[in-house]
Amino acid sequence: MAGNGVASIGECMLELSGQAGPNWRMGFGGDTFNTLWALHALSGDRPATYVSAFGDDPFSRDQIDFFAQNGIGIGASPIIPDARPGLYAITLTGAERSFTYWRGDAAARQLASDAAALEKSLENQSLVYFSGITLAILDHAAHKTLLAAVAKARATGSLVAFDPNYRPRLWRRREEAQTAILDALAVTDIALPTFPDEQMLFGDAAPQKTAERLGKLVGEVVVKNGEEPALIAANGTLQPVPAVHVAAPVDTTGAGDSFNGAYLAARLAGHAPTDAVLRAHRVAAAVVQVRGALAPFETLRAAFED
Ligand SMILES: Nc1ncnc2c1ncn2[C@@H]1O[C@H](COP(=O)(O)OP(=O)(O)O)[C@@H](O)[C@H]1O
Ligand SMILES: O=C(O)C(=O)C[C@H](O)[C@H](O)COP(=O)(O)O
Repeated sequence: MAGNGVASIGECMLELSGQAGPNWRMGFGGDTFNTLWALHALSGDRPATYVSAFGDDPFSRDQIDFFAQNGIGIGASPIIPDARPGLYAITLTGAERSFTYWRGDAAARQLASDAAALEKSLENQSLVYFSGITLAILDHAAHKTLLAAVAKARATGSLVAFDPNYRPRLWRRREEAQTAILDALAVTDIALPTFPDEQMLFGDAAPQKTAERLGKLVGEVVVKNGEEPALIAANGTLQPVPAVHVAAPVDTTGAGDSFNGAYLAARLAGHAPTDAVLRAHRVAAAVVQVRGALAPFETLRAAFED
């Protein structure tokens, strides 16, 4: 029997943002964590679990404390001796942001090293979420372990949601990403892709093509496309839902992740897909108006409500 919880699987990194030099600010971020952050803010009565692998250094401990202070647990995620978290820094050139990563040996790469622990973390979850970045940081054997654990949770009644989130620099070959992502879609109930990623990975000419292609593989699909309408593909029909107009976006990092968290919170609360997309657009519009991927819970909640 699936329980009441929400679980997200992946890598949360240390994030350096702000000014270069002595004024760097350290925070935490990563696509699957950003999504769980919003999902937890918007469905707070459900236990929230971030499923990963952690080091035993002070930074990993800070990360786990930060999660706990915000009501997010780590389930049975392994703590790996001598491992440490990945790191990324955000550099601004004018308003243009770029990311530098140090993540090749991050603890999270071992999140599927203990299959039993992974399965345990996915017990009693009403929803299990992961992404193409989760796949990109794992080797082929770990993909199999991960997808088997997700399929097992699904077989006991968990809903599975997945964002392909294609990041070319995390993959050796595009074909490997295509195969891994198609394998993930085969165990997915709700797919939440972004059109430009799908265009890069599968050559889709337009968002409609992405929605049609994925609509044949997954029962419920929402294709995001920045400030353009999102497209819902469900029951053989396509429906566009316009985004909220934001006059001057400050920082679009985490917009898609927060959209996903809000959409899933709304669906779990029983809202229909169209209503869930309207809420998700409002939440994402609020997130593009704050710096960083993680907006305060109150900001997310105010945007989510009618
Ligand atoms: N410039 C913008 N104005 C208003 N909403 C935006 C803007 N950019 C993104 N969003 C919101 O964030 C969602 C996800 O954005 P998108 O850029 O497609 O994803 P990602 O952040 O994954 O690249 C959009 O569907 C929309 O709701
Ligand atoms: O590389 C990773 O693991 C990351 O998570 C980087 C970013 O935090 C997200 O990819 C942001 O996602 P968007 O919502 O598309 O802006």
